[in-house]
Amino acid sequence: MTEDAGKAGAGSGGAPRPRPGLDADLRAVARHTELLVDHATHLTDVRAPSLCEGWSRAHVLSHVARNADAIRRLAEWALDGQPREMYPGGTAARDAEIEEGALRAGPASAGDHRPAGVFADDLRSTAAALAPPLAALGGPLAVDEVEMRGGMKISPRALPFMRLREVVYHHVDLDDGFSFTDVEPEVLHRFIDDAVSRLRTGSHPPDLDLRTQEGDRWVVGEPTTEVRGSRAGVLLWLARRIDTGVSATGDLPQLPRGA
Ligand SMILES: O=C(O)/C=C/C(=O)CC(=O)C(=O)O
Repeated sequence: MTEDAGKAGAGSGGAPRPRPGLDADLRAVARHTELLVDHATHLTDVRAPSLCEGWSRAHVLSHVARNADAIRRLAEWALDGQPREMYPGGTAARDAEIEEGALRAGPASAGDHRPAGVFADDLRSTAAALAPPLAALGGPLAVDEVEMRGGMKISPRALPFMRLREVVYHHVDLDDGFSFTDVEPEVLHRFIDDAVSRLRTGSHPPDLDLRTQEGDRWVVGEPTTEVRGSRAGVLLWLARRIDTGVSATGDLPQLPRGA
């Protein structure tokens, strides 16, 4: 995530938007967590591939639950001043935890669908443990910055937005009917802002004039290529490199991996 995730929107067309308050972020996190838990409860095939390369839906659900633990640790650090690793043991330990969690789906030969409930329970309980420290970020903080995996320092008050992004993006990654068209327009705008600022600060920003049917505009580099789509279509392209919802005046610019 970029430092400015959660700050005022910076679309180049029009005045900056006011930053939604922490309460609005918390409500959005709660709402989207509920949608994801409900979806996980009714998933018929947790072993099916997801939109995340190499990951099944079980990996995605396992990751979202572990991410709740990780963000909880950072929120607790912000509140009590005791540094904590986002993922104790680093990225290798994080990846192993996700794999281990995904194994709860069992082998395809098991042939039943009951494991989906295990993932829903995990999501529900980890989200419940995250909610109080996340809500407390509106009060006094012991530190101004916490450190993400990878070393980037962020304001603790950006944590609710980060969590929202994880929950919503990975809900789409289940590839089972939920899409960015199901997300509130204001939230989509903030996600695009966030994705665009990652592009701008990345090592190879493309030249891009991004316009949405809703009337937003963002420019990255030189506005040589116009790319159009709905907010949902544009975000799908920016966040997941799926271009079915956008059209361009020339060749669609190549986006760097992982920006
Ligand atoms: O936005 C970032 O820089 C990092 C985000 C994360 O680390 C989220 C995860 O991928 C995770 O919690 O595992």
